[in-house]
Amino acid sequence: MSKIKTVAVVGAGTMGRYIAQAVLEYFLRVNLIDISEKVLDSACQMIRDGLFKRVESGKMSMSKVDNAFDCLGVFLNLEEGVFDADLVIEAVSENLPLKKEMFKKLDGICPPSTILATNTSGIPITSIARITNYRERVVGTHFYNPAHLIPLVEVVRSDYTEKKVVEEVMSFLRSLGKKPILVNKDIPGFIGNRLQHAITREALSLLQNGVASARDIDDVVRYTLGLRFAHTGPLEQRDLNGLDVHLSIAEYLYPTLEDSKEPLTLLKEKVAEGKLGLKTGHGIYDWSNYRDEDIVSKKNRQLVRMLEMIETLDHVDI
Ligand SMILES: NC(=O)c1ccc[n+]([C@@H]2O[C@H](COP(=O)([O-])OP(=O)(O)OC[C@H]3O[C@@H](n4cnc5c(N)ncnc54)[C@H](O)[C@@H]3O)[C@@H](O)[C@H]2O)c1
Repeated sequence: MSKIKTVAVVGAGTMGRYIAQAVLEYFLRVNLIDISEKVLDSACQMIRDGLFKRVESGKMSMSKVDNAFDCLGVFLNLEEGVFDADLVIEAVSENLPLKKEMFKKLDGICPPSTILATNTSGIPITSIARITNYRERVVGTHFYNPAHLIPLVEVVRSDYTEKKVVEEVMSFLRSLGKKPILVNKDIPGFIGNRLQHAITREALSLLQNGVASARDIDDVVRYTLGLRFAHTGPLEQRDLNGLDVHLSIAEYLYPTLEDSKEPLTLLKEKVAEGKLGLKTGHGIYDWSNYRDEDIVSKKNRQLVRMLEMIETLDHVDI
């Protein structure tokens, strides 16, 4: 059983609020902290709505929603929010100076026994831990969005993280029904974002070079690779196909793959034009006729159904 009973989540934005919900669903105390009262109000509303959605999908009984919600405390003051936490998960914006400042403060406020985790998408944990005095208790916990639904969490060990801290965090995540995996080398982007960016760089390159439409490129992933990867992953899939086949394709294909060392022109242009995707109504696609919350709810409902299906798949135990 995990010794972690109280969790402080710093930053109540997109990630922090759903990390908080994932913990609340197991009736553990969560102190949610943000500098904005407005963000905290909206996070509370979304967490409450999110807990009711878990009832709709049969993951929680109606009578337990209030019990879970009662475990939530919200704080504008960092010190008050973290002082009694066994684990602090930092989920402030992806900005290294801000994260360093936050860890300097946390290191000063929290007793050395408190584990300090960062939800950075890919900043090496060592560069954040270096600012602290008790470096051995700093670890990466990279949740995926939406954090209450996606089971996998990358646990990243810095050059300083103590083994028992890693074990404690892995055991805590398992107790929340998560599937933690250990990233042994503290490299930028860890595993998921390296894979995601490699695929997306190639997809953007195909689009920029007029090879196919955005919808068709996305459909190739949704109806071929996506289906396969959900039940094998790319490495097991290659074993099924035969490594000799993979090698002979890799020999002529690799020299032609996108290998730009900087973000592609198409991406830079979209951002410069303010076309940031769903949140601004335009990105690769035109979202102007849709409301963000409707799209996010729809995608989350689909995700719940897919996860239920994936849980029933019979994996080969190799
Ligand atoms: N959004 C994603 O899909 C995603 C996925 C995985 C990891 N991440 C990572 O999670 C972290 C948070 O990302 P996000 O998308 O939730 O960002 P966000 O901008 O939605 O939320 C960040 C929150 O931090 C708060 N904040 C800023 N400074 C603060 C301070 N000093 N004290 C307390 N709160 C403060 C902001 O008010 C804001 O509410 C980032 O490191 C990001 O890279 C994001």
